[in-house]
Amino acid sequence: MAFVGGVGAVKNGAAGALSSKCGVAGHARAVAGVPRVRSVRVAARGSDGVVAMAVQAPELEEKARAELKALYEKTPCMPIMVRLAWHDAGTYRAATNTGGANASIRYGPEIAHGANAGLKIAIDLLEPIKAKVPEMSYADLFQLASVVGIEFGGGPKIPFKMGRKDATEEECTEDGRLPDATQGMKHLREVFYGMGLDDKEILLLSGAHTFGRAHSDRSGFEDKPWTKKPLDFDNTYFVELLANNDPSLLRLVSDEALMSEEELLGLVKLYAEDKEAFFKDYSAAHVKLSELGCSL
Ligand code: HEM
Repeated sequence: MAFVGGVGAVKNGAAGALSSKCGVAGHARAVAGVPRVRSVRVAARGSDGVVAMAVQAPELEEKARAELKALYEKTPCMPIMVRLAWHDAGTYRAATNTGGANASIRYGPEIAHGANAGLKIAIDLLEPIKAKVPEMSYADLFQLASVVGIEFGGGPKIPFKMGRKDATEEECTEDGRLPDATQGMKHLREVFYGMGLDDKEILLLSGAHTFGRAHSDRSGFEDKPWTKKPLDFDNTYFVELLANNDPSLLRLVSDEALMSEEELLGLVKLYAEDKEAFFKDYSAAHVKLSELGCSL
């Protein structure tokens, strides 16, 4: 099989039977006509034994955001966080409503999938932050780490909602739901359509390869980035894809596939020319990806 290390092929019809639909963490109630207010209760017992404190979700989010920024200032690990969040969410299959952004990736059976090679590093980097915001689900933290990472790298400010529910270990998905980098549009469509995403979203989300690089000891691909500034989140992925003149940069078969059809090529050109258009459309696609399988 042409599969090189990390990213396996899709097994048709092998969707797991277990449901992992996300719900709202903490206390949230929707009353007709009244906006939904989310809060997460924290039992904070002082030395005098008094228990009385409620941490509102926005405060929790702010605290986690500050911790994530502090991490990125010390360790520029933003790209691997984006990959972690995507590999957690990208197991979603609409037909069975299984998988999705539920942090099942942190369990042994799922993190061991070939496609997830190296992502334990990202989870371990997030554990000290999780310990500081224990009321936040892992699923929210993984997705927040991604949006904060993109913003930290100069990318768009992506809207973020909290309330993802963590899966149990039994809800881990089977191997083979994530895309194979050695295949073209037919395969990418099978995988992304299964998540409920379309051609434009495949292309936009692939634009996240403006960030980071491949690691030969993880995916087996050459140790190369897609752009000259892999810690900057911008539209240069599309610029380099079109230019195709720098052998020090990476091009996977799945990246080249985005130029294999006229309509797709038109979008590559559009986003190469217009960073703001890319940021706007990327944000919407990213929100959709980050909420797969969740009712927020
Ligand atoms: C279209 C199908 C996709 C394929 C076949 C694919 C494949 C890959 C591969 C092989 C790597 C290298 C991993 C390594 O060696 O460390 C990688 C890295 C990465 N991918 Fe994708 N990917 C796809 C879509 C996406 C999407 C949808 C996102 C996010 C929205 C994404 C974000 C990233 C990031 C940020 C990295 C860099 C990670 C790092 O620097 O550690 N990818 N991808």
